[in-house]
Amino acid sequence: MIEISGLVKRHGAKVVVREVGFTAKAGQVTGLLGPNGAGKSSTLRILLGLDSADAGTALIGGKPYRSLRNPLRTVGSLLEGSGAHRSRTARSHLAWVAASNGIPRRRIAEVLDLVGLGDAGRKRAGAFSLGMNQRLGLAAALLGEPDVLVLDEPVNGLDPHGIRWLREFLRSYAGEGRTVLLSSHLMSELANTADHLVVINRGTVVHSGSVAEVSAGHASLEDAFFALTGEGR
Ligand SMILES: Nc1ncnc2c1ncn2[C@@H]1O[C@H](COP(=O)(O)OP(=O)(O)OP(=O)(O)O)[C@@H](O)[C@H]1O
Repeated sequence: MIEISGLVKRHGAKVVVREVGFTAKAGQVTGLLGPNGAGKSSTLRILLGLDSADAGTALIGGKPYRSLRNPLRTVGSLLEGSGAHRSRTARSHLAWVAASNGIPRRRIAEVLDLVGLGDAGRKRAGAFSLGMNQRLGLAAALLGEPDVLVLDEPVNGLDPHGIRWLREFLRSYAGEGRTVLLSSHLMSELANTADHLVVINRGTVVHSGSVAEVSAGHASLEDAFFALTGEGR
């Protein structure tokens, strides 16, 4: 479970995350939905210990990321691509991540198969398409068999087949009782994937609930999104 409460982040005089609070429950896919610049990445970066909050807490299984003893075994994350060096093969990238986290080498082939890169393990990351790179990032996130997955805009770069595959993958991951939190600016994507939506705009949570609850009173989730965020005017 992920619990975020009263989170505040400032850059200079600008408040980019303003009292953000929500819970992502085990067994559910939670979608953080908002337009560009809404504060999604800033929130996820604090959650993953990559940035500090000015106020509030962001807990994974009751603990801040930085106090987790084996972070990769607790939470897998994907932010901005795989991070693999162009000259490394997919296998050697994963071997490096596994070794630095005490994860057995056998997981490398398992996660490559899981993300559909079973035949591409010896290819260099520099030769990967955007979608393959996303899959490689997801493979690294899955190495430690974490109970929590946090993904920032994971569908970016995926083709329709990849998007469908990811949706089914995340739904089944959550179906095993794990916690999945993903951000997106694509309401259609989250409408099909998330059990619970947290709509964020200008650093503030403007609505949260099931897709039906967020859409209530509007013709579609898209209309609700525009009404809640003031986008598209
Ligand atoms: N290091 C920084 N210094 C100054 N401003 C920043 C910094 N990082 C983020 N911001 C600002 O904070 C706001 C929120 O950005 P953030 O990346 O969290 O949004 P987002 O919802 O993830 O959007 P996107 O999908 O465009 O990444 C934006 O206005 C951005 O310009």
